[in-house]
Amino acid sequence: MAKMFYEKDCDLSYLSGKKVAVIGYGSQGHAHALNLKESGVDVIVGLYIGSKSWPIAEKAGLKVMTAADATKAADVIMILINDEKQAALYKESIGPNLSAGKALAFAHGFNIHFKQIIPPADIDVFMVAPKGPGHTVRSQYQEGKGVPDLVAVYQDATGNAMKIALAYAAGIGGARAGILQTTFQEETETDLFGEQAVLCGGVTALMKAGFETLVEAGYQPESAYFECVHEMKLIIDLVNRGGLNFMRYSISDTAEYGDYCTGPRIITDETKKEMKKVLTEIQNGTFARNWILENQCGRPFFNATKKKESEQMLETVGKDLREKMIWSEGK
Ligand SMILES: NC(=O)C1=CN([C@@H]2O[C@H](COP(=O)(O)OP(=O)(O)OC[C@H]3O[C@@H](n4cnc5c(N)ncnc54)[C@H](OP(=O)(O)O)[C@@H]3O)[C@@H](O)[C@H]2O)C=CC1
Ligand SMILES: CC[C@](O)(C(C)=O)C(=O)O
Ligand SMILES: [Mg+2]
Ligand SMILES: [Mg+2]
Repeated sequence: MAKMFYEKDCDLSYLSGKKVAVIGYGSQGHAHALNLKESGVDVIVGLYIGSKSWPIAEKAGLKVMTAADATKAADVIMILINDEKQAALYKESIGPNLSAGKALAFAHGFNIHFKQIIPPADIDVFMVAPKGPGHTVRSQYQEGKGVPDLVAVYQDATGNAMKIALAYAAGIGGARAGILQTTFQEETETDLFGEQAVLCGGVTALMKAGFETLVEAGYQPESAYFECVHEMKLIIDLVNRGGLNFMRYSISDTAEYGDYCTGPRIITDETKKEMKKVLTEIQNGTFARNWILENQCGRPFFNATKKKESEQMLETVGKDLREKMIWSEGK
C-alpha cells in the first residue's frame, strides 16, 4: 500500500525561518513561488539576467535575483528550470554556492536519476513533484484545492529532509489532494512513461487519428474537432470526478456498449507491447540519452515536429472554434 500524507501529516513550521529559492519562473516556477508565498513561506526567485520571466515575477510581487545569488541567500533551493538545462546551471551557478545543511529540491527526478547532477553529500536532496501542469497547480491552489504531489528523499543530511519536503508540498497545496511517498527512480520512470504513452503522446495521437479518420471520410472538420478533441476534456472530467464507472453512468448505454466493443480494437495487445518497449527504453536510459543528444545538436527533430504539429488542420480549426466560444470573448 502506498504511503500517503495529507494536511494533518505536514508541518509547515519546518520551513519557518528558512528562505526558499525557486529557480525558474515558468509553468511550475510561478505556481510554486506564488503558492508558497501565500502559504506564508519566505520565497525568492532565481533567474538569469535578460530572462523574460524576470519582470513577470517582479510584477507578481516577488524578489528576483540571479540563480547564483538566490542559491547563496536560500536554505532550500528548488530547481524549476527546463530539465535539459539543469545540469549546466547546477555546474555554473548552483553547485558552487551550496553549503552544508542546505536543501536542493526538484519537481522531477530526471537529472538526479540519470546522474546529470551529482550533489555533495552534506546537503538534503528531495523531490516534490506535482502530478499536474504548473498552471493547474496554481489555479487549484487559488480555488482552495490542490494537485497531488509525489515526494521522495534522495539524501537526508540533516535528518529532516522528509519533513521539509512535506512542508514544501503542503505549501504549494499538494496536501489538500494527497502526497504519495516514492523514490527518484519511480517518479522519473513513471512520469516519463505517463507523459509519453498516455497523457501527452498517447492522447494527442488518439485525438489526431480520430480527427483525421473523420475528415478523410468527408465529414466536416469542425464536427470532427468537437467529437474527437473538444469533448475529450468533458469525458475525462467525469473520470476525474468518479472514475470510469461514473463516466460510464453518465454516457448513453449506446456509447457504453461501443466503449466495451471498440476500445480493445483500438488499444490492442500490439499497443501494449509497444508501451512495454517504451518503458524499457526509459528504464535503460535510451530515452534520456536521446533527449540529451537532441539538445546538444540544436533540437532538429523537436523543432521540425513542433512546427508541423502546430500547423496541422486540427489546430487551425480548433483555434477558430475556441475563439468563438462565449467565454473566450475579450481574450
Ligand atoms: N510543466 C509542468 O507542468 C511540470 C514540470 N515539471 C518539472 O518542473 C521543472 C520545470 O519545468 P517547467 O515548469 O515546465 O519549465 P518552463 O519551461 O515552463 O520554465 C522554465 C523557467 O526557467 C527559466 N530558465 C531557463 N533557463 C534558465 C537559467 N539558465 N537560469 C535561470 N532560469 C532559467 C525560464 O526563464 P525564461 O522565461 O527567460 O525562459 C523559465 O522561467 C522540470 O524539472 C519539469 O520536468 C514537473 C511537473 C509538471
Ligand atoms: C504530463 C506532463 C508532465 O509530466 C506533467 C504536467 O506532469 C510534464 O513534464 O510537464
Ligand atoms: Mg508529470
Ligand atoms: Mg514530466
